[in-house]
Amino acid sequence: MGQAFRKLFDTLSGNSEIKVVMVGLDIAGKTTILYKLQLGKVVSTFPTVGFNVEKVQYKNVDFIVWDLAGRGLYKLRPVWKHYFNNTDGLIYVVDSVDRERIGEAKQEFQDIINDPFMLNSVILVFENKQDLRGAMTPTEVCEGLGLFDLKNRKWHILGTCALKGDGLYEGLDWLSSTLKEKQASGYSSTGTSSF
Ligand SMILES: Nc1nc2c(ncn2[C@@H]2O[C@H](COP(=O)(O)OP(=O)(O)OP(=O)(O)O)[C@@H](O)[C@H]2O)c(=O)[nH]1
Ligand SMILES: [Mg+2]
Repeated sequence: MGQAFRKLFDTLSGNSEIKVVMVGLDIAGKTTILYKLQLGKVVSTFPTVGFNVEKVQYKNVDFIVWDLAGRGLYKLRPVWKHYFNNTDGLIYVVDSVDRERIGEAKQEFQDIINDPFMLNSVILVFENKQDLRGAMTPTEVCEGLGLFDLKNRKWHILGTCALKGDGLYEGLDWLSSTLKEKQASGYSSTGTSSF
């Protein structure tokens, strides 16, 4: 079904589908987040090889969530477009206690959001593992990733704990409302945070 026809069909039926790509360094908690959202429970994970993709149904919206392996993502760069094409929303997951690799996380984040296939996607940052001591502050993560410097991008940052589920559905709410607004009226480049 073509994109335009699909959107029309969605509007008429009251349902909609949102494509989300979830990335971040290895061990940030992406796969834990995916299955907490989909199954409502914490599953045992192994480092992802390649990707997982699942449909998460929430409030009349089907979120098709692509969870890409943190390790080896750069090796896939020549084929990023196969994952990133038609992405509505990016979820970038940061391990809040991994201060040492915030520079690496920034480099990857900037490369992904500037990929030609991602220029139209809205950006949701999950500052994950908020349950652990010594988590970075929101400001540290925003500065660490270069969020305050983004121009013409709609972004939002949320503190999350994948084990308890804190912040995850709030993130989906932000994605669906922001994408609705964007579809209706274009968008601004401002960012917001809530912790
Ligand atoms: N304390 C705590 N641990 C978490 C949280 N989220 C994930 N973890 C743990 O972090 C580890 C890595 O989680 P994964 O979901 O496999 O991480 P990933 O980002 O998918 O890693 P890759 O597949 O290698 O890219 C697991 O032991 C999880 O249980 C969280 O919010 N708090
Ligand atoms: Mg994984």
